[in-house]
Amino acid sequence: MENRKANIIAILVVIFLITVLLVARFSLKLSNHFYLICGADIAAILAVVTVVIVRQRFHTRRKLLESRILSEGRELRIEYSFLRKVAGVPTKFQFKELDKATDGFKSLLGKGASGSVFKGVLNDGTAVAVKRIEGGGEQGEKEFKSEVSAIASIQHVNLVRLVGYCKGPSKGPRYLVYEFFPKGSLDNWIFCKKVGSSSGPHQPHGCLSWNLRYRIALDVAKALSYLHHDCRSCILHLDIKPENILLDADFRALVSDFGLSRLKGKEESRIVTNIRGTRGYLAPEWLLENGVSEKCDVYSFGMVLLEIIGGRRNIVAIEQGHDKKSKKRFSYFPKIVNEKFRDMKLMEVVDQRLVDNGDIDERQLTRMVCVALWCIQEIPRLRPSMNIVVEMLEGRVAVHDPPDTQMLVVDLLSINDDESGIVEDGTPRFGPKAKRKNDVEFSVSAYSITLSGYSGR
Ligand SMILES: Nc1ncnc2c1ncn2[C@@H]1O[C@H](COP(=O)(O)OP(=O)(O)OP(=O)(O)O)[C@@H](O)[C@H]1O
Repeated sequence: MENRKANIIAILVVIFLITVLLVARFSLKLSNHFYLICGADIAAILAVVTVVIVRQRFHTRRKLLESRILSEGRELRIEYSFLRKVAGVPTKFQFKELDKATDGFKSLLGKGASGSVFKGVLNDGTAVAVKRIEGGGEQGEKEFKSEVSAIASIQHVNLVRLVGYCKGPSKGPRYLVYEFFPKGSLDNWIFCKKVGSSSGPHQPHGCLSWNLRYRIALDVAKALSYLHHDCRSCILHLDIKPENILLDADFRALVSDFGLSRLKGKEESRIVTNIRGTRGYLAPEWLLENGVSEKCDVYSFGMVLLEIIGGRRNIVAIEQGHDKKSKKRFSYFPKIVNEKFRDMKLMEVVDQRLVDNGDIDERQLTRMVCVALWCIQEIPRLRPSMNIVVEMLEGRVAVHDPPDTQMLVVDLLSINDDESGIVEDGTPRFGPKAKRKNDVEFSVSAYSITLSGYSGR
């Protein structure tokens, strides 16, 4: 545009100079004055033409250079985004991209303490799960940063990959984009689905076979072993529970949700943290605020193993009829399993649905129970490390009988009254003779922890 304007001015100047020349020719005839004006005029015309030609050439070269830089930039951008993909680096999304992918956040997959998860499809057809972290405050920001920094740079077949993230407007919700897993989370496949649970309306569910349960346990153990032992720093997940174990189309397990994760230097024995994981899976030393270490993940893993075996939550309230005044009773599954293990009646703690199908490998069952009881030892140093747990589950090392733990520290606050262990027909969901004989009774006023005799080391 600017160039065109300059050309028009140059043409007007040349026309003006030619007009001056003609006027001089007629008014001054062929006098000396005319030749003087003629010389100056022709020189001016030549100067204008030269300037125009030089400008034109300069302009053409600049355009050429610009287009070359532009195409090189585009190539670089393509190469950069390819490298990001290859390296598994998460993409930064615009809010409008996620809004479009989730069709305005319509299809709810599930809800957690920190936000909701929605199903979506990206422009390139990739199915994703978009987690909207509601808390715009410090906690939300912390969770967002933990998650992005913990899993952005690590890759393992049993860890969920973070596809991308979006910060949205300041103080508003933040978004994390994961691969979508069609089978949802493990809780839907081991516990009977409750009406009004936090799972989304379209969550698939069912009852997993023994073989799949065992393989899932091993997958999770491998993921934790990788986090604890094979990364540059030890990564503590700190929120291992069935809701954070996702299942792919072939029922391979992937550990997700790194919102509470922390890094621990290899030389540190434990770290102090003010965050809290999910009740029911917290190691005693964490409940007693003695700091956290990888042994907290080992404990939570042990609790999950027991839930996988029993197909029930570890702590459930037992229905007491209609008498509101009567003392509440609770069934503490780890204690039941411990007793049944000593009495060699392990089949009685297995999910009744599996017993009915009769597809349980009893050697695997004994091994899994032993591993679980080792993992939930109250003294952290007695718990095995996750790489040993993998070897135990794979049957590569012998599993000795676990010590008889007293289970002094019990987090009764984890009980959700809606989740009684009793299903529609009134029978508990675990083995036939377990029933109430083994239920542990706690006074609710002393609700949470029996401390005497626990040193926490
Ligand atoms: N990538 C995914 N693919 C399929 N379903 C998912 C995916 N991520 C989460 N979900 C579903 O959404 C539910 C809620 O996930 P979220 O991580 O928010 O919950 P949570 O782990 O129960 O809560 P919290 O954040 O309190 O630990 C999960 O239990 C799971 O059923």
